[in-house]
Amino acid sequence: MTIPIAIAPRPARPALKSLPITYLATVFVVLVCVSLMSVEVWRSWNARNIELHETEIATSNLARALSQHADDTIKEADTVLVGLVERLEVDGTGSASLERLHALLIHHIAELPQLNDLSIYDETGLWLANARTGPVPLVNNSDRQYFRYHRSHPGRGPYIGPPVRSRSTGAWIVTVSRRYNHADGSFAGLVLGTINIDYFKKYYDSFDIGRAGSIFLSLNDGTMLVRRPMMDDTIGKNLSNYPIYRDYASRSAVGTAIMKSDQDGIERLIAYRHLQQYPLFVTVARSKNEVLAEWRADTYLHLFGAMLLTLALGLLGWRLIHQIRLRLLAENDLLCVQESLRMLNRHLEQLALQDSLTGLANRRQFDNALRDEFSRAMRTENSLALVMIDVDYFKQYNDIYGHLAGDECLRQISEIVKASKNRPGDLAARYGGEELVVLLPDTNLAGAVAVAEKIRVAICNLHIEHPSSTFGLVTVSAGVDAFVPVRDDNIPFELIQAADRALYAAKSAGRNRVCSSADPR
Ligand SMILES: Nc1nc2c(ncn2[C@@H]2O[C@H](COP(=O)(O)OP(=O)(O)OP(=O)(O)O)[C@@H](O)[C@H]2O)c(=O)[nH]1
Repeated sequence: MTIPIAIAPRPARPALKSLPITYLATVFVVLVCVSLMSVEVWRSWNARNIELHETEIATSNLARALSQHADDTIKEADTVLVGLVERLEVDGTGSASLERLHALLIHHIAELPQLNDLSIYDETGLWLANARTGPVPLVNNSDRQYFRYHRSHPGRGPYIGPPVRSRSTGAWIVTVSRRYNHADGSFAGLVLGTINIDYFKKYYDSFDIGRAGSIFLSLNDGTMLVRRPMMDDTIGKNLSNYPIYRDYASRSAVGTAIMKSDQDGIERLIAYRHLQQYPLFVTVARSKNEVLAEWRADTYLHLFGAMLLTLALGLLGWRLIHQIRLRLLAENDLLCVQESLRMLNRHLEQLALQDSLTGLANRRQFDNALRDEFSRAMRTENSLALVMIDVDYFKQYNDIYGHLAGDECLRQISEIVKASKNRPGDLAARYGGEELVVLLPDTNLAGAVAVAEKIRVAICNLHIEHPSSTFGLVTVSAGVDAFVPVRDDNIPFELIQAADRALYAAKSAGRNRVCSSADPR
């Protein structure tokens, strides 16, 4: 008969709830990627600030150089005017004096390239002498602002007027003028030097300030004199409402600002500086966009590189984590297989020691247990008991009901025998065929007889019909023996033999009873 082996179901793979190593690895990779990008962003932002700061310094320096240039340019013209005033006040405006002065005017014009013209006017605004022309045209300039200024202001200092178009050349000019007096201090006229705006323009054009950059030279009241890029309609325009004038240049001598133009919407870095000697100021503006163009290109390149690196790191990290995860899953699978094998082994072990029909211990397990308990009883000098049970008239039962019914009957009897075990050390086993045994450690003969009797009665109470039995029911006979084994005198087989003899006695005495080795024969 083949014994079916039930293989224990493979335990479900434990869910990988927390895998700290993959979690840590993921956090690490994310941290590395975020750090890399953060460092790159920080570096770029820092480079941008440095670029802006350096441009601010360069723009300030340029404003300083241009204000110095304007100062020097006007100073040279003004120095000529101071000399002329002195000559006019000493020599007067007679024809001989004017003739000499005319020659001097021509000389100065030749010397100073910024000068467009030099002129002398009398107290009515009439042109007395002029460096450009020979005979003086009968032109009256009393309508010019510089004339009205000097006539009404007794001050001897220079006056720089708003830009005007030259009546002699038609070019845009800036006027520098000084008044000269009669001996009594009354207004005698003025000397006028005109400076070509084009002179400044050419100078300003020599600087690289980008396409959207600009340079202004303005009077302190906000009137624009020179502008780069040059736009005719802006010359003479009043800037007093422009934020750079209103909020900055009108309030401090020097400074910088970043602001967006209302005109073209371009954001600019602006540096301004007032001239030291004359009431003018210079403004230099650089487009922030142009200033940062190189930085931007560099930043895009770096960010692109950093992103590629981050992507590569991320992919590598992901692959690594994937590998770790696979390895952990494999380890986990291995553990599951190990556990399955362990369970299977335990099951096989159980099968090897268990009787498949009755579920009781099999003969092999009984032999092992008898050997062990026998030794223990010998050591501890305790009594070891054995109950041997045999079903009465079982052959007839099989003959009547068939072998399968016989099996079922044996199973029911086995359940009763199994239930008779009171202590953990007790062992119920199928000895062979329809013979069952109960091994009872630490039990004397009386105790074992009681156990056997209990089994017998319980089996009677099953009321399994057996027409061929003299009792009409399935019954059992039991033989019991118990003794304290003594070394060298006893062997386990003696216990079996004695119990078997008692069983034989029970059978002989009519069956359905318990006999012990102590019973008289
Ligand atoms: N159904 C079934 N029958 C078994 C099994 N093992 C043994 N037997 C039968 O049990 C019967 C034992 O018969 P016998 O040894 O003559 O004993 P008996 O008929 O019980 O008679 P007594 O023991 O003298 O009362 C035999 O017919 C065996 O075939 C089993 O596992 N299943």
